Amino acid sequence: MTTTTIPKFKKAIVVGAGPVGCLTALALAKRGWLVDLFEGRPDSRLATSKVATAQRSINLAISHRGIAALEAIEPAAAQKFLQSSIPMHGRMIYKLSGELDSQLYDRDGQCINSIDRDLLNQGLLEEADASPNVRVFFNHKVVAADFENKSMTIRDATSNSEFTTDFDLCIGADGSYSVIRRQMMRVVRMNYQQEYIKDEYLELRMPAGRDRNGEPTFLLDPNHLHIWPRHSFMLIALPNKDKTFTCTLFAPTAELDRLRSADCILAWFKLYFPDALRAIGDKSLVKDFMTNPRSPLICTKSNPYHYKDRAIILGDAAHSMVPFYGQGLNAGLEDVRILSTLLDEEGVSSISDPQNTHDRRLSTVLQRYTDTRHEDLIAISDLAMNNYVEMRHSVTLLSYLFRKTLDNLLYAITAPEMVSLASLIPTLATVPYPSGKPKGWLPLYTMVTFRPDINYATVKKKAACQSSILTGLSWIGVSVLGAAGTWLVWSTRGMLLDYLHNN
Ligand SMILES: Cc1cc2nc3c(=O)[nH]c(=O)nc-3n(C[C@H](O)[C@H](O)[C@H](O)COP(=O)(O)OP(=O)(O)OC[C@H]3O[C@@H](n4cnc5c(N)ncnc54)[C@H](O)[C@@H]3O)c2cc1C
Ligand SMILES: NC(=O)C1=CN([C@@H]2O[C@H](COP(=O)(O)OP(=O)(O)OC[C@H]3O[C@@H](n4cnc5c(N)ncnc54)[C@H](OP(=O)(O)O)[C@@H]3O)[C@@H](O)[C@H]2O)C=CC1
Ligand SMILES: Nc1ccccc1C(=O)C[C@H](N)C(=O)O
Repeated sequence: MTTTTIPKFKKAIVVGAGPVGCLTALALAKRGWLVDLFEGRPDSRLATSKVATAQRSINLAISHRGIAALEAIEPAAAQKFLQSSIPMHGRMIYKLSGELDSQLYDRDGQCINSIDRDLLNQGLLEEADASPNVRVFFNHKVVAADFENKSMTIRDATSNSEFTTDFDLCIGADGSYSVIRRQMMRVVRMNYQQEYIKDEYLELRMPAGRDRNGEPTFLLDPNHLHIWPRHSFMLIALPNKDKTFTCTLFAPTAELDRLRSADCILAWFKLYFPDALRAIGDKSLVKDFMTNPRSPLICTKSNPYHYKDRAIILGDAAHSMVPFYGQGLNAGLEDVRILSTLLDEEGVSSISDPQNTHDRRLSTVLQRYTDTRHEDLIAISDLAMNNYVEMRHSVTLLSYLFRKTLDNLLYAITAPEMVSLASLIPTLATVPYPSGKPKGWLPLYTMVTFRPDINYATVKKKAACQSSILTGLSWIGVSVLGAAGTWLVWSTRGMLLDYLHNN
């Protein structure tokens, strides 16, 4: 008599149905895992739960790293999201004088894309929900995890009860205040660092205007990310598909604390953002300012990200960064792409095997992930912090514009050919870290935003080296200009003296 053994599929629990959790659930389900996805909040697709999420961080800039990750895991979804996004080709800078300055992101016209956060999250949720291997549970908050026994305690808010469930692999994608990270810290010697910056953010809605036919129209150019840099604070605006803009004010708590009354708020906006105020409207501004939440900005760093062969944190749970590079989610989605390709490289199976090779391989994958990903995540976190200074202050300086011109000139002279996202996608779907050193001169923004084949750590190192060269060249430029000026004055001094003498 022959006995057939029914294969036992491995079970993963993904905590948090944000974009990173949903993409992780999809990636594992495609590899044959049985996935339970637990989300503490209600289903955001239901009209009744809209109110809770509608006020914060309404849209996001998604760029090549995020798109490459979506393409690697769910290509159809990536295309769908891109069609629902608005391309932003550059920054539009609003000077206090009222002058506008358009600064393109890329010489080859590559752009970042403004996308509705809900649309992205719900689209990914939809895909995960449709997979026969994924079960999604809303109103289910994970409260504790026992990693030694591979079990988890969950509170079901609907029935107001708690239960315990087992897992083979736990993925914490539960955002900045991750419970899974906190639970892991009890068993892992995790180095953890958390910093609140002194600035907060507040969102304001800029309505659509009306064209001659009474149809809704954008009040600002829809294909720019708009910035009102005011040195110690700034206002930005990203376009939405309904022709409105979501404006975000980033400012130190002390500055915002002073703005208590409607008159104060209006006077402050008239002083610093008169053109934005005209577009938002006095009434709407005061209402949003007084009722929308003011939220803190947090930066967290963790190391390692995993525990043995059974737990890992991804996305904001592992690395919350300030939003100033528009890379937080891009990096989170990239985490999923890298983990998925490592699973494939090590040949991790979703079926239990008696020799336990699965556990050993999974443990290798998680260790490789921590070892290779940490330096990258620290690099982008630091770059994000620096980009705040660039956005709120440097973009208005002549020295910045001079360096930027030089940067672009060197890029044009060394002329590395544009590497398109389409050409990278097949490699990025299978290789965690495409090898090879980036050739030629590449501006920092191009590398961070448009080159997912260059890891963030390499980007940071190459940019630091290029920055020193730019500083050197700038000094040479200033010295040459100074010398030329002196020579000119010296050689024309006779004429000058005659002129002064006769007039
Ligand atoms: C103002 C602002 C602007 C930003 N703009 C950009 C941008 O332009 N581009 C970009 O790339 N990034 C941007 N980011 C960053 C981006 O929002 C985050 O990086 C991204 O949302 C992280 O996704 P996530 O899935 O890891 O976490 P989250 O989106 O936080 O999802 C975590 C989920 O886990 C759930 N959860 C939490 N705890 C539990 C629990 N115990 N049990 C069950 N469920 C739980 C939460 O309810 C939530 O749904 C911005 C951030 C801010 C604040
Ligand atoms: N890097 C940064 O500076 C910031 C990043 N973000 C990220 O943006 C994304 C979406 O933003 P949004 O939906 O507004 O996120 P929220 O901050 O509103 O909530 C995300 C999750 O964190 C929990 N949470 C929020 N504040 C705390 C706290 N003080 N202590 C414990 N748990 C808390 C929430 O729990 P509950 O549902 O019970 O309220 C929820 O589960 C998230 O990834 C967040 O991580 C958000 C703000 C700043
Ligand atoms: N999405 C954001 C949210 C908040 C602050 C900045 C962004 C950006 O995307 C900035 C853009 N990368 C820039 O450098 O101009």
